[in-house]
Amino acid sequence: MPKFTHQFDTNLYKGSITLNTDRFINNDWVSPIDGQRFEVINPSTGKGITEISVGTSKDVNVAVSAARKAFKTSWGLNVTSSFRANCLLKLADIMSQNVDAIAAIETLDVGTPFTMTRGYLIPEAVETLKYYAGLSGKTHGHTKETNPLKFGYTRREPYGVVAAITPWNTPLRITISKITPALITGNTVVIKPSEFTPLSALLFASFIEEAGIPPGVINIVNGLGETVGNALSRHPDVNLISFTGSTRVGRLIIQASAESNMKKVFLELGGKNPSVIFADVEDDLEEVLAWSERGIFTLSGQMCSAGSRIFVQEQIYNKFVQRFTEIAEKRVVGDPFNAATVQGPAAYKAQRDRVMRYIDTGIQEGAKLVTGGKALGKDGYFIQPTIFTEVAPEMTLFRDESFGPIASIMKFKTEEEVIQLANDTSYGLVGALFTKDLNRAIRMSNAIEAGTVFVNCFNWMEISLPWTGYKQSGWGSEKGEEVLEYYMQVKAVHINLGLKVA
Ligand SMILES: NC(=O)C1=CN([C@@H]2O[C@H](COP(=O)(O)OP(=O)(O)OC[C@H]3O[C@@H](n4cnc5c(N)ncnc54)[C@H](OP(=O)(O)O)[C@@H]3O)[C@@H](O)[C@H]2O)C=CC1
Ligand SMILES: CCCCCC/C=C/C(=O)O
Repeated sequence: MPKFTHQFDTNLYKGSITLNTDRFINNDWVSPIDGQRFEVINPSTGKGITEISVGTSKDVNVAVSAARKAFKTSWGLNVTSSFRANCLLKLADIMSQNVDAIAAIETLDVGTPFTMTRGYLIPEAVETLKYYAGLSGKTHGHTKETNPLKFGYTRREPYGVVAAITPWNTPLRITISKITPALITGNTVVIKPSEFTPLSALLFASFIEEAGIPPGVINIVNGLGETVGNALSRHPDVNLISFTGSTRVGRLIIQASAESNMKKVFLELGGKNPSVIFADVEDDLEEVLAWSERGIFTLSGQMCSAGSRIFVQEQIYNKFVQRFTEIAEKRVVGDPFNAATVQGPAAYKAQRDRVMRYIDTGIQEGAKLVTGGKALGKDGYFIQPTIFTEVAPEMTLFRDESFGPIASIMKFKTEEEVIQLANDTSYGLVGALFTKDLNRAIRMSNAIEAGTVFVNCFNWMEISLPWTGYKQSGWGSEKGEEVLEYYMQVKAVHINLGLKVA
């Protein structure tokens, strides 16, 4: 059984972590049928960390059939809602006891500063488990007013097997936010982590049996999107796909569903998110700058919710650009296990190269590079926090999601003008606005075409509020109690109060 041990000896975390690197099916570690493996790279050094098993469609078949069997026997509606809740609470407890180790393995694999994985991302995953455990058994159908000879009611039932296909930016946090509502409503799951960041899911898998979760309820098949992801999307016995990733792959999944069993598809996709800053916040500009920094530079800009288009009203524009530049230049970029680091590397080499191409294209298309713009470090995939001004709507920087630490700052005069600019995008994930005028805050919140609007804050996440995309940012929702209904189908029951033919 292939295992790998990593010895951490950093200022922030010391310890030894051992992971099993195979597929996790039926609460067991099993080698892939075709026996292939691939290398996982540390983005801070460019060096290999370990090799993990790569699945194929044959492994997907085994995992889906394990999940189906569990759905029909040891999970689904065969157990009580309190049993499911207790399993998730126990899992949350075990994760809480191991939060340092999980954070360390994710930092090693993704490059996210340990202060962030340990301080926020993994604790949020734990809180998500507890939040949905608390909602177990609280979904319900309704009795319905019908004609006097009939009794009608609705009932909510799980779909069956849910496949969770996840990206690399906050791997375990997103995995947990997908599987937890699925599990609590009675579905079983097959997870396909990103090929670039598979390690935290493998550590997570090692807690599942101890939490008392029956075999087959949670299964993990690592591998490539075009093989494992595609096989899940086309599988006749997968009932629902919950996907987070690019709009390009989102389209492929919709197509695969249409060409197979028309499984339900929920998509959390990209964003080209506007942040609108009105001049009336001038007295509190430092707070607004701090929120704006969080909006775009957190996680090296590798966020679907990144505030990459910043619109500043003309009266305070010069001051904002000057101070934001100073802030960007002071950011400590480097070793994610250093306590002072606020920005690690891009998560993998091709992503670093992609962001660098966006910077080059910005310069070629005539935007003004104010600061940053360079790759840093000899071996790791670090990028300077980068600011452009003079970015016009026809430019690539205005349109494309770079998923990197690139802010475009633009000037505007009026509310009408900025609403048009903010909504001039095919995406609709997030918008932020800063103003002290309550009426304007409400008008703007209504006008911004996005599933989430942050007012006088940015990327201040909340498990209890739904996370959903307008336009090409997605279908369906994550977080909040609203999401439970996405993982359950409604059945209408008509009971004849007698046998009389109507
Ligand atoms: N809305 C939201 O909440 C969030 C959205 N995102 C979005 O995710 C994107 C970045 O993540 P990234 O991982 O690059 O996105 P991708 O779309 O490239 O990949 C996401 C997942 O899909 C898999 N995949 C790739 N091809 C296929 C396929 N043909 N069929 C099925 N699955 C496939 C990938 O596998 P593999 O990588 O192993 O090949 C990966 O597991 C950004 O656009 C970002 O906006 C990210 C975080 C949050
Ligand atoms: C300081 C909290 C920032 C949370 C970042 C998580 C967001 C991820 C995403 O939007 O993809």
